[in-house]
Amino acid sequence: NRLHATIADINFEGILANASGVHCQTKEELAELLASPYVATAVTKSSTKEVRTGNPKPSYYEFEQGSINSMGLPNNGFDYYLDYVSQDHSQKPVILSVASLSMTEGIELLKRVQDSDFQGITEFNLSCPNVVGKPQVAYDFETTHQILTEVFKFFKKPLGVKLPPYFDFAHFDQMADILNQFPLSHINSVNSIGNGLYVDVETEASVIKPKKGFGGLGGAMILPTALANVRAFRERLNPDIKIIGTGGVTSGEEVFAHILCGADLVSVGTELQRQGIGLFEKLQHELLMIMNEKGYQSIDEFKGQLKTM
Ligand SMILES: C=Cc1c(C(=O)O)[nH]c(=O)[nH]c1=O
Repeated sequence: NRLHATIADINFEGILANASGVHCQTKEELAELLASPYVATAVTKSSTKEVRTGNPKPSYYEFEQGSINSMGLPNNGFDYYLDYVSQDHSQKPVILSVASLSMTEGIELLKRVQDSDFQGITEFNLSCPNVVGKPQVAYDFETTHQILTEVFKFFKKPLGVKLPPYFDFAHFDQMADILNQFPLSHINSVNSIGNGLYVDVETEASVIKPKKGFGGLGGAMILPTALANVRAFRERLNPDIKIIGTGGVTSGEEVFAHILCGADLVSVGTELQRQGIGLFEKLQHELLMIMNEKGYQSIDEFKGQLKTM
């Protein structure tokens, strides 16, 4: 297969996935993702100990260049997703996303994953920007180091982290130094750009209800930030830590760009929300067309090979 990847000794046929949060809250949505031949894996909505309804609506809004969301971590509860990922899914891997509302809750949930039958990949979301009163863990380097140190005392299964975007070389360096200390399966970079604000000039109002309109930005407009983060971490992380590139993918071009920057898998959020599951066939077709034009037989020939001047 020309499109393949391996994370933590788990083989993926194809390289496309949903971004956690989109089309992944229910077992039906997850099953629909896995049923697509163009989807390599499905990532669950980040799960918390308790079921959460999330923030008041409207909490999601699409505009031409992207989207803004302050969903507030609505999910059907950790048990629901652990149960789902523990079942066999047509031989396709499923990634279990776990949120960290608090250090103790995150640790407790990961302990339950460790003690469960689930043998797949877990992704620890350290970057939810929309839980009122809760900072994004991964912007606090000391706390991040502390949590990962605690986790890896007991967690022996494949574990990755979902990161927020960083915007400063000192932060790329500091975060990579921390991550390289742990046997992580992967990073997923980037989560939405936290706390943007979209204003509707006609109504003179913000467009989502929670947090006075502040929310995480996604879609086309975050592509350069997403590519910068994928590239920066690819250059800094040890090669055993793979990368799921997320952010700004609307066509095969952006999938190609993410891979060129070093992504092993590529996940799609806003555009998937817009276009539905049919998008994956379009993305895979366009990627293969680009590879044919360039004479690439396999992903491995150009992965991480971004040229600079
Ligand atoms: C898990 C919560 C997240 C949410 C949310 O549920 O509000 N939105 C995002 O853009 N990223 C998240 O990580």
